Amino acid sequence: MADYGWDTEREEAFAVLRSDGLVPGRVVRAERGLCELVTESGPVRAAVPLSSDIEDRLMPCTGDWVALRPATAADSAVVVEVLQRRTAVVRSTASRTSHGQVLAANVDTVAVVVSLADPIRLGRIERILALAWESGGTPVVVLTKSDRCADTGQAAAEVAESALGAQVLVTSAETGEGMDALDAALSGTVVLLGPSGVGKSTLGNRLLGENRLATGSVRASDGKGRHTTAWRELVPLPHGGVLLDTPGLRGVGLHEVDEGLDQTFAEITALAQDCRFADCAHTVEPGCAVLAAVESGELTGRRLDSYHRLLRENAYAASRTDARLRAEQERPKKDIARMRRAINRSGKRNG
Ligand SMILES: Nc1nc2c(ncn2[C@@H]2O[C@H](COP(=O)(O)OP(=O)(O)OP(=O)(O)O)[C@@H](O)[C@H]2O)c(=O)[nH]1
Ligand SMILES: [Zn+2]
Repeated sequence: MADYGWDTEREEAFAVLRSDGLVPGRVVRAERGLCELVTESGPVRAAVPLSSDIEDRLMPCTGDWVALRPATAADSAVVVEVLQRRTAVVRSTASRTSHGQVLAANVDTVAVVVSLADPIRLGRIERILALAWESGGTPVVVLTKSDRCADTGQAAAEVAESALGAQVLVTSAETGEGMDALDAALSGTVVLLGPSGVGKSTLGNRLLGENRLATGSVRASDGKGRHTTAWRELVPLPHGGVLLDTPGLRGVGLHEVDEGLDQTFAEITALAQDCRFADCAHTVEPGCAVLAAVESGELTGRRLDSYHRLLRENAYAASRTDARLRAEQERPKKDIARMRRAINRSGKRNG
């Protein structure tokens, strides 16, 4: 359990539940109504009672610690409670509801995986970094496939400017470059985020020292398409810690990442302190320190544009959440109004 991150703080918080006969477990895989867990007494499959009034984000997900009622002769094991998450990687879902979807819970290191074999898209890196910072874990940018890039130094420098405060590592699973540095940079529960095909599973296998995760090159031979990682899974690493393999993030939507954006664009946040207006939007305002920094070349226009774009995206996601909350709050009022109208109408008809 210590390998999986169970510590004295968690044990102390669990004391009451333990005295109720519950045991802790960590979710390795979660499906609807069912979880695979690791516990003190080995792997366990447990039922998760489904309830329509529980928000998705409160359902157990990979990486969660839960309180478990152990199996008896008559009943199978049941997840009773999801323990409070220390960190969580949350994205907005494309579904009708605007609840966030928890991709990974209790992560310590969030590796943002970027392929050097493709043209670098800084805006995309900044978007995933906002999500990574917001999670509460420590972001690390891992550049993969350095064997496929002519000037890795230049590429790494370009990325570093978009990844303030995060370590940027250059790696290749092909040549082994950067693998020791990677081992050192990743600690605790590690999650690899990045679009499909950037080399997450290949990296994971290098870290695990075995070919446990299905990679594109393996799957290419069986012709099952390029979206190779089918589910989220938690695997212990040989040097301590655990790895959480996630399906490729094709459309990663931002979900309430205000703080994550502040950290991703830390230099803009700092400059904004000197804007004349406290609510300066850094677009046309007089006395704007951010615009002045662009003017003087201290800040790139690209960086500010990216910041504005991600802010808008985040605000749009928030407005969807607000709209849903308003709709839920107003429903009783609307029902009452409808009832009154119905009563009035029937009153008129009868009168
Ligand atoms: N040249 C080179 N190819 C690599 C490297 N790492 C991974 N690849 C190849 O890139 C392809 C995709 O790698 P995967 O590890 O499957 O990528 P993934 O990010 O896990 O993809 P999903 O599971 O779809 O999310 C495979 O064909 C790998 O063999 C590398 O360092 N150098
Ligand atoms: Zn400003």
